[in-house]
Amino acid sequence: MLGFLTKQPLSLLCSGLRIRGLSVLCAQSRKSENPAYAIHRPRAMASSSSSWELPLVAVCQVTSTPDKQQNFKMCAELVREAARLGACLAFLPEAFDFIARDPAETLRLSEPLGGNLLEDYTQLARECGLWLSLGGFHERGQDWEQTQKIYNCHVLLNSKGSVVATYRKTHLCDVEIPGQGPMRESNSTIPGPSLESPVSTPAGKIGLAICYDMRFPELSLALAQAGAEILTYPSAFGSITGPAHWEVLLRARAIETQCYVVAAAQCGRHHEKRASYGHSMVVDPWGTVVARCSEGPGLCLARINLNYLRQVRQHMPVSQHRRPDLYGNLGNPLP
Ligand SMILES: O=C(O)CNC(=O)[C@H](CS)NC(=O)CCC(=O)C(=O)O
Repeated sequence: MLGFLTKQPLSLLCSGLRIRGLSVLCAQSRKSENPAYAIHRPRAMASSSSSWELPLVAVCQVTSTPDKQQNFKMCAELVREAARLGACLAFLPEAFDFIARDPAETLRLSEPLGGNLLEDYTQLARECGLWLSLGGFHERGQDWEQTQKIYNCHVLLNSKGSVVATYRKTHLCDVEIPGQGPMRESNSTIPGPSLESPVSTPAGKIGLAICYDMRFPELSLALAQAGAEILTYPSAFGSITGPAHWEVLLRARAIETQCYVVAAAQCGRHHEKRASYGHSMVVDPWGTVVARCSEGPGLCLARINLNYLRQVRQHMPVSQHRRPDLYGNLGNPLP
């Protein structure tokens, strides 16, 4: 499962190229040091001597399977590597806990927020001293006894391991794309009741979302209007919609909100019936992809520069040019 990524030519792993000397990022395969996964590191900044002071974030890409223990092991390995490389915050994808073969197995493997899974990640955050965006775990909510259904819950932990925010996926993916196998998320999952206000972290103010949510710009506008500087879309994107829509959607959300967009993705084959597209990425507020993973497990890193974000917003103040008188206030302000 893990070997093939490092066979990619280096050029494929490079995202390179930035303007104003900010956030120059390039992948580097560490074939000899660690054959298990790929690390795409930021290259030394060309013309910004102080860029090392900017917060560094890590985006982890994994292939979850129905084996929860194995999944934790892989995620923990990447998070520890992220900490070693100096990241203050690591992002894990949707379904980092597991990807099951059918709804019955999904429900059986699910846990409450106070369960062992979160306990393990609490310990991990503490041990590594970094924040964790746990992109979406299969959560037995308070209503589990009555509903026997779960939530797709994005949890943000601080470096002490405390839960700082939770967001339950509000747009469920019930789609049938020819060639991809049907997705019927609502078979097992209840849509979340509300959006969450953006949360202050060492990297900036983060607005929480999950995967399919990225197709609804109203949500990203609401989060941006509520002060988000970084939007997160932890994902398990399909192998047909991936090549067609993934990068376009993420860059569009970044450009129209003038936010950083961080999208940790599932990749590879999870079991006989399901595979994901990979290509985790970080997009800056100008729409440039400043870090990306390839097809296989690994991580990529990016620096978040909020001065750059402010510049982009100053030069092109689109948020002040909206015409709610014509089309309503898309993305109502959050409480
Ligand atoms: O199934 C689980 O265990 C966790 N949930 C998911 O993986 C969800 C629902 S199947 N996947 C997506 O939303 C993919 C969206 C997508 O691929 C697109 O928007 O094109």
